[in-house]
Amino acid sequence: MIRDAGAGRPLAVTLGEPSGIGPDITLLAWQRRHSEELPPFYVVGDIGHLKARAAQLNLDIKLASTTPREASRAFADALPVVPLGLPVTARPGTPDATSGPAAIASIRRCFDDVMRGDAAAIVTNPIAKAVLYDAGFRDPGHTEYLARLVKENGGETVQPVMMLWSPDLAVVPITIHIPLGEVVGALTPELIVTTARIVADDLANRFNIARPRLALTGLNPHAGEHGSIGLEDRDVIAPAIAILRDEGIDARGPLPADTMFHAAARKTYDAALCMYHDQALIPIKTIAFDDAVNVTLGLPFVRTSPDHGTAFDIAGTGSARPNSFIAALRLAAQLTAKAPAFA
Ligand SMILES: NC(=O)C1=CN([C@@H]2O[C@H](COP(=O)(O)OP(=O)(O)OC[C@H]3O[C@@H](n4cnc5c(N)ncnc54)[C@H](O)[C@@H]3O)[C@@H](O)[C@H]2O)C=CC1
Ligand SMILES: NCC(=O)COP(=O)(O)O
Repeated sequence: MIRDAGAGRPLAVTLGEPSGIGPDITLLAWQRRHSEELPPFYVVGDIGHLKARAAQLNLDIKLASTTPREASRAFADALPVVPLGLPVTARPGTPDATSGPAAIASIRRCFDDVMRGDAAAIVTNPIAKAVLYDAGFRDPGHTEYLARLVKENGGETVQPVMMLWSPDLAVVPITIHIPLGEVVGALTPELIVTTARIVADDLANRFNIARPRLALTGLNPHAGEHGSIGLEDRDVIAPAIAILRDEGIDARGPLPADTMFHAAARKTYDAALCMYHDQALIPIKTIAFDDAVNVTLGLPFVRTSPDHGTAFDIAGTGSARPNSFIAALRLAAQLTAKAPAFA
């Protein structure tokens, strides 16, 4: 059975970096659409490039050039491809001059489709940030780029929040793609409070958790050991938690990060809010690399993504596993339909 993503609308899938594994996992997911009961989706890309990748992977897959509105109907028989209007010549593992412009244009087209109501949600394939910067991309990643597009198109100013979600663990890096040396300066009570409010709100309203339990890590070893191993835990994180608790949000911490992720500890909260990228992503990628999903909170639409990157080393070889991408499709459909994802 093919499940609907929301009011008959398909999910819009971005091309991602065309020389990465995005094309591989998109083709493989479509091939498993019936056995995995996937919602209808289309990819915005270059049909010739995708056909070449299918041939390289020995996948006997039909692709159909279509529009977002026709995509759900086409999905059962062919992978719907909405033409990007840009040629893509990048070969597996080797980005070229067509890579960045195509990856950016594909995100932009999916954004327009979801804002127009032609797509139910956006699922992004991995991009290689450095390749995009060479093509003029200005943001640290999809998370911030999509929030900027919302603002530039007349939407409310939003602070996007990155959450990596799996059935066993959800983590939020409060600072995201900044050098470690800048983390202390970037961490403020305001940033922590604003991020936690968005997480609490989206967990309640999109994930249907009545009273989300948030656990906040400390920054320093042992959460600062009462100020003897650094002051940020006491002077920045604890005051932010006090504000959240005064607002009625179930927040606790700062907790020592090294003991927050073992199996028993994970059962005591719905999301772990971490102070920097690797503090959040190392535990979830260790526990759930194959089925974790990156979901952006705080946007006026749903955006999910697999948790992994472009995996240039295996693009076009047939070893890419589509599991995290399939989980991203499923979660996008569930969140769009407001169905409980924490089943
Ligand atoms: N959402 C996004 O757009 C993301 C993009 N990236 C980008 O990806 C690029 C490469 O990053 P890396 O740190 O090398 O991480 P990576 O996730 O691309 O690869 C790490 C290792 O895991 C393997 N791997 C990744 N996904 C796999 C899959 N589906 N099946 C089987 N094996 C898989 C790779 O072959 C590699 O050995 C960077 O340019 C980074 O910016 C990284 C994370 C997320
Ligand atoms: N490490 C996560 C990552 O790079 C994803 O970033 P984004 O493109 O989802 O903002």
